[in-house]
Amino acid sequence: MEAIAQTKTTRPEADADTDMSMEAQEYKHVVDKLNPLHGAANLWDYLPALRWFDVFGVKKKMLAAVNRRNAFLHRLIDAEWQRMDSGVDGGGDGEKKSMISVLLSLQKTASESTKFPITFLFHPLFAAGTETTAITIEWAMSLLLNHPEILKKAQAEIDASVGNSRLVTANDVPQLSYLQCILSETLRLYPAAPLLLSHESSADCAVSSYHVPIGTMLLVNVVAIQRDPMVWKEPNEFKPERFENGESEGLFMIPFGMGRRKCPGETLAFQTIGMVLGTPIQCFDWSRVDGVKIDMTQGSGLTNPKAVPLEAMCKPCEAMCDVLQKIL
Ligand code: HEM
Repeated sequence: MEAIAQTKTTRPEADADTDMSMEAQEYKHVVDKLNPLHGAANLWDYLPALRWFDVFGVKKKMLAAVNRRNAFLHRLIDAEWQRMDSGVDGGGDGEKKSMISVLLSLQKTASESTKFPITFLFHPLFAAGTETTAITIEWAMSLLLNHPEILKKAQAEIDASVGNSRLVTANDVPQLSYLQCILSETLRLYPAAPLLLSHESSADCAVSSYHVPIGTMLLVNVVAIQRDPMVWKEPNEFKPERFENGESEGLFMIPFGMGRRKCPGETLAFQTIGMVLGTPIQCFDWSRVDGVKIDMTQGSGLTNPKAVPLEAMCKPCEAMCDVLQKIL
């Protein structure tokens, strides 16, 4: 959220229980309401007439969540306008602007004919960029806790490359090749969009030997593709090494989709996840609660959530205590 909008600086108080900013809590509430509705099978798909009667009140619930989301986004946009008007919108020496701040500056300087309504861009950025990233981090950490030897290897790589006198930064991530293999393997096993987004055929076409008429909803089963035993050796096993030295190059993986509508946030996602995952690996020794294996059951929803949220134990690594003390 910070990369998209400077949420923390708009209202700094956090809830002591959750350690989440007010904005993060508000957006999480919206996502928790909307995602199950987006991902659920709906009776309308089979009996379109039911659409008119809003059976089970699905439309009503969606509308309420969307209105709350839009109000939230407008508040962030207003806050960003105010920051810009008062001259504190970032972008000074070494200071980074948030995405929304860049978009608003563009909107300010664009000619009338090229002006766009900012919320139309802002909403997809938030929707596509936050939950997918958070869920991938949760799956990656769960996999690592169930494979302590891989976690140790990742920690050793960070120790060797970054050291113990500072935290991992986004600039370190491209050098952490084993960490990148862990991310690729996580996205192979647990892609955050297991059916991509639904697409609709804009013309009659043929896929393999199947005729697909215009207006057909198309879903791509990414999980089946990425666990295809004809392509991947031991497809259900977590083996980051399969991505080392370009060994899996050419094998088909599409966690970010492909073609014209491919995710534009892939590079940002790798950098953010690498940094957010790398920091706790660097700073803490992790273990499972009572040694019990992490439950890897997949829940339902558009973005492949875990059925049982991750819980784990950690204690600060001795070598990182000085750094941690400075930031606490
Ligand atoms: C692990 C992280 C992420 C995953 C797995 C992911 C995956 C995807 C997928 C599968 C799509 C749909 C592709 C299709 O239609 O076939 C998509 C679309 C999109 N993603 Fe991501 N994404 C991630 C992170 C991000 C981030 C960090 C951003 C930017 C802040 C972002 C922005 C977008 C946008 C704007 C679209 C819509 C593109 C369009 O419709 O043309 N994503 N993403």
